Amino acid sequence: MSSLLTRDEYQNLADSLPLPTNAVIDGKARAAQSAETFETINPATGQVIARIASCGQADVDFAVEKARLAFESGAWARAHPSERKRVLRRLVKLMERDAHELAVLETLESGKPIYDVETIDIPEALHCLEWHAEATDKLYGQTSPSGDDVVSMIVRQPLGVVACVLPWNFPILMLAWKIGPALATGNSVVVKPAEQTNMSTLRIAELAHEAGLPSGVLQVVTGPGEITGKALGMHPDIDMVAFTGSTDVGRKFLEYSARSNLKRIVLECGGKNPCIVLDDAENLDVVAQHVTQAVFWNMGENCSASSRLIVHEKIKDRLVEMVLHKLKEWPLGEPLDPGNRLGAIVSKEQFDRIIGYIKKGRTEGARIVTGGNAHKHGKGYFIEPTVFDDVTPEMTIAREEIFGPVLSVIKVANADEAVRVANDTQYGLAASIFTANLGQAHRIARDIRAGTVTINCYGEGDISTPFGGFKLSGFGGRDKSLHAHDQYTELKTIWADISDPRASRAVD
Ligand SMILES: NC(=O)C1=CN([C@@H]2O[C@H](COP(=O)(O)OP(=O)(O)OC[C@H]3O[C@@H](n4cnc5c(N)ncnc54)[C@H](OP(=O)(O)O)[C@@H]3O)[C@@H](O)[C@H]2O)C=CC1
Ligand SMILES: CCCCCC/C=C/C(=O)O
Repeated sequence: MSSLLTRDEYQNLADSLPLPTNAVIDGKARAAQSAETFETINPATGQVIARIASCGQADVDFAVEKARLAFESGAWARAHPSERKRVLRRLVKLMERDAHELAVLETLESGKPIYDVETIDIPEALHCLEWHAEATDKLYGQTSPSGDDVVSMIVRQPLGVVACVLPWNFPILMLAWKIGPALATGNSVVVKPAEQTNMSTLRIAELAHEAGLPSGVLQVVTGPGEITGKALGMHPDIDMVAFTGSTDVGRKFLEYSARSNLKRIVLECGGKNPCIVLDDAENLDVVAQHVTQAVFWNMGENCSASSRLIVHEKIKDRLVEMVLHKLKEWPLGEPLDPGNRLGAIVSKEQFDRIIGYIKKGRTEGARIVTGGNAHKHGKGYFIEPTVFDDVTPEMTIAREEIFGPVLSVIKVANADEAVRVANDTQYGLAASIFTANLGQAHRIARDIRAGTVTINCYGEGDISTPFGGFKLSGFGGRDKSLHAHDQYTELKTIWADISDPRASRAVD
């Protein structure tokens, strides 16, 4: 991690940086063929930052054609794995070199606190790219026990052209989670960032070219989901879409696939994640720290945010008090100020959505113990961290993904009720459990229907662990770990008869 700059130094960078606004296709920055653009807005000020190329069908067709040509040339797909590793590691070095610039681009468009981008998002993204690069030349194939007269090899080959459709909440990190394994395994990739957050992705595509990635292997098409994203989903020459975003849009990609070429679809969607705290949990102060981090980090704009605190009635009031106390350590304000831990909500639309949920919580009878309002900070979109007590499992704020800084506290009488309430959701991405009884913790971990369960801590696990969800939280695969390599490759059996012709003559 590079050391942090001061607020003024970040502002100077923001004022002087060249802003990448064009799509990156075939190794070049390009305007859309239609010359159309759309606005990108700084959510901390409400001001337009720049206009970004709005790619249509013709741009997507061009990018896919170039990606296919690059794939078929073999310059990347058939390069020695150690060569792919070398280039990807060089990309990591260039991203490290330009980390402050990338952090500023990310913060300007997303409203994320620069402190988080510099200390979590970028280091995690670099580690992810490095890890997949390093894995590239260490993976072996398999043979099968098929008998003495045959040689059977089970190999993995790149799929071809992969589209990565990204969300706005962790632009750099989600890019790394997708392109790390996709490129390491030899695919050509076309990325579509979310409309709100394009610039860090565009800059990284330029750096990839500087690192020596052949033209056409990593391209970025910017534009609206219903046009650019749909064109990727429906394209007959794309082999896979890797998507992170809402379940509703995830469903659309399954439809696009069914209506086009049955391309592989991997979805990482939302969550309504439970955090269970039982009455024997040790060190409530540390638990409160985890609970606060788990829901309010990244302003709650996180698919793995623990937005439901399911807590034993005996300790509920004490724990809520402690969470309120911990919140004092989370200053909210100007995202470019590295002293702040909470920044702006990504857009006016998301701001209105969260405020709508807060209103609904009030009208359905939950009790606000802190927050509940927009936070006044210039013309930006800021919301106070909000805690609702007296939430019951059927309330809207306990059921729907809010994707904002809103915690719903639900009290329970015992562990069985906690598990019932935790599983009473259409989602199944993540869960955490706090208890001193490790046997009980493991029984609960087994019974919770979620892709990641953490015991006496909160987190998504490190890069070596898979990440993805059960139920409406995901479909078709996992991000991170070697399981991600599997989803970007096709399994092939090569089978050869090596029986000795002299032996069959002898039988004759
Ligand atoms: N699991 C997660 O990490 C995320 C979950 N969400 C959830 O989704 C809610 C809405 O957020 P939102 O930004 O609208 O997320 P979306 O699911 O709409 O967006 C995710 C990506 O899909 C693209 N997209 C949107 N519509 C289509 C379409 N019809 N065809 C193809 N691609 C499309 C988007 O492009 P474009 O930006 O141009 O619309 C974006 O790149 C959030 O409040 C949250 O609940 C959101 C983001 C991440
Ligand atoms: C440091 C790891 C952060 C992981 C965040 C995972 C979120 C994914 C998402 O919201 O899609």
